Amino acid sequence: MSDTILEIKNLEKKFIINKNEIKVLENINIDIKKGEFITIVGHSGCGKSTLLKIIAGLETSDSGIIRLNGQEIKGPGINRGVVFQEHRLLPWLTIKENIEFGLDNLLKKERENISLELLEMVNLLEYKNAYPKQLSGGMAQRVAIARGLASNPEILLLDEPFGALDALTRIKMQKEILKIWSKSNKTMIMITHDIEEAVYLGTRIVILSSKSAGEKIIKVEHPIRDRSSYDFLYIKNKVYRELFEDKNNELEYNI
Ligand SMILES: Nc1ncnc2c1ncn2[C@@H]1O[C@H](COP(=O)(O)OP(=O)(O)OP(=O)(O)O)[C@@H](O)[C@H]1O
Repeated sequence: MSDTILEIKNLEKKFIINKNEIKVLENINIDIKKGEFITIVGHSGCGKSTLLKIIAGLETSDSGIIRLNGQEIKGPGINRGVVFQEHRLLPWLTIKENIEFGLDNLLKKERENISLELLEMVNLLEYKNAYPKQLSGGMAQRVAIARGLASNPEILLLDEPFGALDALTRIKMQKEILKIWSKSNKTMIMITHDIEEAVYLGTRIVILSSKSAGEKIIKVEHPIRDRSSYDFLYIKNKVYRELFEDKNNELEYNI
């Protein structure tokens, strides 16, 4: 389909640990459309980070293919931005310089336009000359997101970006990332261990299985931002059920 930005076809990946072969990803097939917010959940060790690394080009697959805008991904590229759980900002650079780092192919003025626009987007313009150690965890993650967007990538890949934040900051950051998503118009793929976060943010939720059963995808028909609504709890329970394979246990919605 023409609005597909990322195609993942029959992806397989195994690792050898202590001479034992571990199949981490098997039969993974996902088509992602431009502008989607995909959230990925799955049990620890099921291969979420490995999948994200393969999309980023930081890891290779054993078989299968991933195409971005029809072009096979064969390594890292500026058309994909990556944000990790730790902000990974360079401590000796200001936050503005951190965002501009890696844009040295551009003129100084162009770099500056990009960094200032992104700082405004993440609501940190007044901190442009601060150093990473002067920021809170949530602020540093907002800078990391701005840096991930600096090369104007097609897709932003986020590996559990709010995992190290306290619960209240995490809720604020979920609102922030939605604002950034709608302002930047980017396709986002985010790993999370938090099912509620996956439902709150995702336009589709990918559930990776640790039993080599490929993936399951739950579509969130309309964004649901009310965490206590019936629809929200219904989808949350659906994800729980997929994760714990408790298909015979009919859930009740006594809310
Ligand atoms: N470079 C590597 N060499 C060998 N094994 C690896 C490597 N990277 C990952 N693995 C193994 O692949 C499996 C999946 O790891 P991965 O980090 O993708 O899981 P995950 O779903 O992101 O886990 P978590 O939710 O705990 O972060 C694990 O068993 C891990 O030990």
